[in-house]
Amino acid sequence: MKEIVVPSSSHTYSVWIGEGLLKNVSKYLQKEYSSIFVITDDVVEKLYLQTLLESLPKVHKAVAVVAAGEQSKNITTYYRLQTEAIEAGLDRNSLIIALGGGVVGDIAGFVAATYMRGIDYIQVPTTVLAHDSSVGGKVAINHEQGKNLIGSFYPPAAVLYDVDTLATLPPQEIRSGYAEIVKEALISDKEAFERLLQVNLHDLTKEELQEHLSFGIEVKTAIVTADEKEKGERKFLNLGHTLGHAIETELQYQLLKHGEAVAVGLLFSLFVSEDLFQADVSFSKLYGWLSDNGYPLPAEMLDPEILLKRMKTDKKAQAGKVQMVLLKDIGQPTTAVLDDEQIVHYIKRFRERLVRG
Ligand SMILES: NC(=O)c1ccc[n+]([C@@H]2O[C@H](COP(=O)([O-])OP(=O)(O)OC[C@H]3O[C@@H](n4cnc5c(N)ncnc54)[C@H](O)[C@@H]3O)[C@@H](O)[C@H]2O)c1
Ligand SMILES: O=C(O)C(=O)C[C@@H](O)[C@H](O)[C@H](O)COP(=O)(O)O
Ligand SMILES: [Zn+2]
Repeated sequence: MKEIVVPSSSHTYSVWIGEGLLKNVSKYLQKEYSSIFVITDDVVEKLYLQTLLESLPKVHKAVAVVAAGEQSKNITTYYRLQTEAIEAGLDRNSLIIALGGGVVGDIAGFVAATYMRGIDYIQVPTTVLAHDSSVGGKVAINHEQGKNLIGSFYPPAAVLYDVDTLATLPPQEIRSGYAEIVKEALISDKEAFERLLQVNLHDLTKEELQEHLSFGIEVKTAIVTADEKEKGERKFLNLGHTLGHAIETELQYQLLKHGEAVAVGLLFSLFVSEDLFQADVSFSKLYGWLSDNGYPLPAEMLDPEILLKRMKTDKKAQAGKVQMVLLKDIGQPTTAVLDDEQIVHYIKRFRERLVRG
């Protein structure tokens, strides 16, 4: 079992990563709670809810299940969860457990942040991608106009990451999660990035997976420890997300998973970085790896004007202009505010590049 300690302005919490955690959740609870409210989705419910419930202390428990997928991260589901929490009799000494991927983690975290002005919650991530979403305290729901526009910074009491649960993930979810690990390598460590590009996602060992998850969590921990509320360097964790979120919102969360949209955004960031900084930041290498590993890179959905409008709802936007995270080199992220004309120009050229193959 590995422990990674994450300091935050309100408290310090541990991320535990290893096998068999789900069967032993009680051991990791730091205090006695009056009741426990588990929030999960209808796919994870069938796979892991029973095991989790059996591992919890004998206090009053209630369960709320949301439909699997990004569409659940909305105000209607959020309000329903608050109603169920009230009806279940949760008080200020109750605990919420988020059992699932980033969607469950983000919405359950936001419910916890706002129920009676904030109660404890624990992240029990079950996707590769959730190595990122379960750490750092960003909790949110989407607005029709954009991703995560309603939310807070509200760190969990603990993160219990049972890697056994990842065995049931379909390939698309592995791919989606790895885009965030590639992101973490791109912003921090050239050698780690080069090593990651040697990996074939169809042929991944359990040891490699655990090593990559720990690497990603360590990179994220270092950044959120230095800048919890995204005043500066935490923006670097948004590499690939300015375009990625715009694509997801435009597609109404159909067709591409979060990490798949981020992968297109990462490639775009490298494309822009190579042109703006006249540097080699491995656009071609990443393009090759994404293609080899089955990431969808659909040029036809890249409408420059529509995406520009969406990119302006990004939380990093400044005075109506798009702010992107770019790379001066691998491991050397920076930010840049771009004019509308530049964004349109780069999306057009990027689209042409993808069409050429
Ligand atoms: N808060 C943050 O810092 C942060 C970071 C990254 C991403 N996110 C958010 O995370 C979300 C994406 O998370 P995600 O990719 O985990 O999506 P998700 O929660 O929708 O999970 C993906 C799919 O996998 C299924 N699933 C989950 N665990 C499974 C398992 N063990 N076996 C089989 N199927 C399983 C789910 O039911 C779902 O259908 C997005 O909303 C994104 O904005 C937040
Ligand atoms: O933790 C962060 O900071 C991130 O940016 C991690 C991202 O992978 C994640 O998708 C996050 O939810 C994006 O946040 P947002 O502020 O751009 O909505
Ligand atoms: Zn992300």
